[in-house]
Amino acid sequence: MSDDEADPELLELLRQSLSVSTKPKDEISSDTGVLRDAEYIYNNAIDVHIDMYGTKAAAANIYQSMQERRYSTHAWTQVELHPKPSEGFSQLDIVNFVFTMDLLNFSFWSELSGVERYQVDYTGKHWTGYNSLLACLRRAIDDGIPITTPTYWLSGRVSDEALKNVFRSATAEQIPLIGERISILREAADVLHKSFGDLDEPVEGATEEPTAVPVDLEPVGHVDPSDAKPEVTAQDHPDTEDPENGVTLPEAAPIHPDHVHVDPVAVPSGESQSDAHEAEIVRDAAVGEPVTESPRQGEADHQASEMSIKEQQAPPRPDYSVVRLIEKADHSAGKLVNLLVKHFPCFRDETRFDRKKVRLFKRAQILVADLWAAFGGTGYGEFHDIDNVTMFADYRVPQMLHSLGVLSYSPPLYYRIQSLQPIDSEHSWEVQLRGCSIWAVELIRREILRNNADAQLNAVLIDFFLYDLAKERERAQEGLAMPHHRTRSMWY
Ligand SMILES: Nc1nc2c(c(CN[C@H]3C=C[C@H](O)[C@@H]3O)cn2[C@@H]2O[C@H](COP(=O)(O)O)[C@@H](O)[C@H]2O)c(=O)[nH]1
Repeated sequence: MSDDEADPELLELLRQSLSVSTKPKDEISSDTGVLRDAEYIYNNAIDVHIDMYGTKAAAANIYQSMQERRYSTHAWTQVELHPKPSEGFSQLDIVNFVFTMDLLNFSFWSELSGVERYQVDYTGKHWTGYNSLLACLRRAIDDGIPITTPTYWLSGRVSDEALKNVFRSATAEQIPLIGERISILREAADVLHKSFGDLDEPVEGATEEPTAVPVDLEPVGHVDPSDAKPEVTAQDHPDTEDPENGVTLPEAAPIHPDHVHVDPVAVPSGESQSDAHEAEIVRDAAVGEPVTESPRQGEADHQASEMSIKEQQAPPRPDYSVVRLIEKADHSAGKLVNLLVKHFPCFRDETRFDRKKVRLFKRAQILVADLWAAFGGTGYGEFHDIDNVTMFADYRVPQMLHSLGVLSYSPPLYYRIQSLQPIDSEHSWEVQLRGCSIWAVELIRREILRNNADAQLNAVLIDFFLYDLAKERERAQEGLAMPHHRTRSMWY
């Protein structure tokens, strides 16, 4: 939208105030406005630039690589810790898991080295980044804590200590923004309870039991599982550690002093949590990075876990509120995003740029995309307008777009990022980085479709692909050469 064009949202408000609107008052629009705002940011950005040659080259490379890998929504189920029907997760479980995960899907970066940073001990491996969140949720579910059941987070039902215990770390660093994460869970539970209850009443079609016949997870453009992105295993890279993917290394793996990542060490199965905790301290000492744990902290952890065990004793009944919310969207991705933003302040990822309100909606959009991918575009993942969802403006994909030569930065911004200095939340640089990333992925999408009219892709798949690529490169240690921008934000 150019400066001269009227904002359609303002126009509609004006129409409503003059009682000349043709829309029912409570109708939810399927237009999120994110793409329009991203174009506006791009048009007015002075510190972030989209290089046209870089965009064309990236589009060709991305499309070729996606074709070679037969990249599709199937990639979602290839992520080790994403829940799958084959593991006994019902459709309701998966819906609630995705909702919980995307409430909390923000800010996993650390100022600390790989050894010291926040890590989650689960399945005998140490997990970091986005995977650390998945590991927390899966570990809690394994322990019988209904962490993905919204009624469980209601104030008065579970203590902050018990919730903190779900996110407990294997190192001295805790998960970033733990206070915000707990507040977000509480707020979401209240909204669901008030706006989408009666919570306990089953909804037609939502199965509580594990799906007997797994939902068809084959996506648009079916992919044979054997063709899915190659899994990196310890055997593949015996000399590299991979906390991101929790690859377990042989116990005696040598530690290079320059290594910035921690070596994940296997915890034998059957070992109790406290045994494992002790083993962890011994391990940390063994690699010369002892984790100092004050007795007080240990006591608090112990009390918290006792409390969480007590609080688990009366498991909440199945909770269909998220299913109800999804059903209100009538299989429209745009409507679901707008519903999330309307009802839940924690999804209202909007800010101001050049005195104009701009919407970025990262977590609301990734929630819809995760549902689409988890259910292979069917059932709760069926959205007829999924192609209107934009890239999710986080801190990883912009990093990737820069390294591909799509985004370039003004000297002050480039210096700030390279020198690992944080950027304040809501700073114009942050908004430009996020808005231009959305617009850049849109230009890549258009370029691919211009050259390949029958290409089956959208901004979601391009985003997932770029995110996965960023992780692959990081694993290959190239990540050290391409820092991401650092803003401590609950939005992304
Ligand atoms: N744009 C975009 N951002 C994404 C994801 C995902 C994971 N999505 C899964 C679903 C399908 C894909 O195949 C992925 O497996 C996480 N993030 C964001 O990254 C950051 C964490 O990064 P790190 O610290 O390195 O783990 C944090 O802001 C987090 O919110 C994505 O897909 N797109």
